[in-house]
Amino acid sequence: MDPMERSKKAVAEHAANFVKEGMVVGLGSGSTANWMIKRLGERVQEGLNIKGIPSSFKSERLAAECGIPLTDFSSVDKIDIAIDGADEVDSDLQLLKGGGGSLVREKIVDGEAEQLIIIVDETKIVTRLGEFPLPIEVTPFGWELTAENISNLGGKPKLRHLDGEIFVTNNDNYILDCKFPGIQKPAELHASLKLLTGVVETGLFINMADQIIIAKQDGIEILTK
Ligand SMILES: O=C(CO)[C@H](O)[C@H](O)COP(=O)(O)O
Repeated sequence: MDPMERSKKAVAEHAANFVKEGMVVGLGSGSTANWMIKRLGERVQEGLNIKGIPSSFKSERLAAECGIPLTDFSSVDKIDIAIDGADEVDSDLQLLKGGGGSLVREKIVDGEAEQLIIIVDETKIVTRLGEFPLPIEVTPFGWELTAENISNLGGKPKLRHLDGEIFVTNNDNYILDCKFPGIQKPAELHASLKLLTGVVETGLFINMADQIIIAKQDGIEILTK
């Protein structure tokens, strides 16, 4: 296993220890969250009783393969803990997410959790968000107009493609990956973007994370709100 994967696995397994008997667990998405789902699957096989709410079709499939019992918002009204990855984290614990295209479901699940733990490797820690193009989920209808409106706010939107086709989210929407020249005020940018009619959600997760678990070369560092 390469060192990066080993780091992701280490933080994911550390975070999985925060899950306790009887909890409803928000299952994040992405390669780091996948390690956490696998570890929880092992703990379930060892007798841990939990229920998971996945934040993407991929996480749902993996969790089912790992034997984690799943539930949804028609059966539960609170999530005890959510564990998720991120594309960037700043020193105020603000997050940029959506590299995998699951930002809407992630925001719903992560936002409902009493405790949100983010697991990343140290390359994701930044002084200012925005080096990674900000994913924004938009309605397919009129996406060109929405892109123009995002440009007027200073972004450079690019319609996401995968394997030569337009990328379609789990909610049948499109993603615009938007390069902003350094996001100075994430909360304000998020609020401005949300006022655009075609914007479904942005990848800025403001004041949501309670704890960041960072994989470093020499061990694990934890940032707490
Ligand atoms: O926001 C996400 C998906 O929408 C992921 O959490 C984010 O892209 C991090 O993924 P990885 O752990 O593979 O780097």
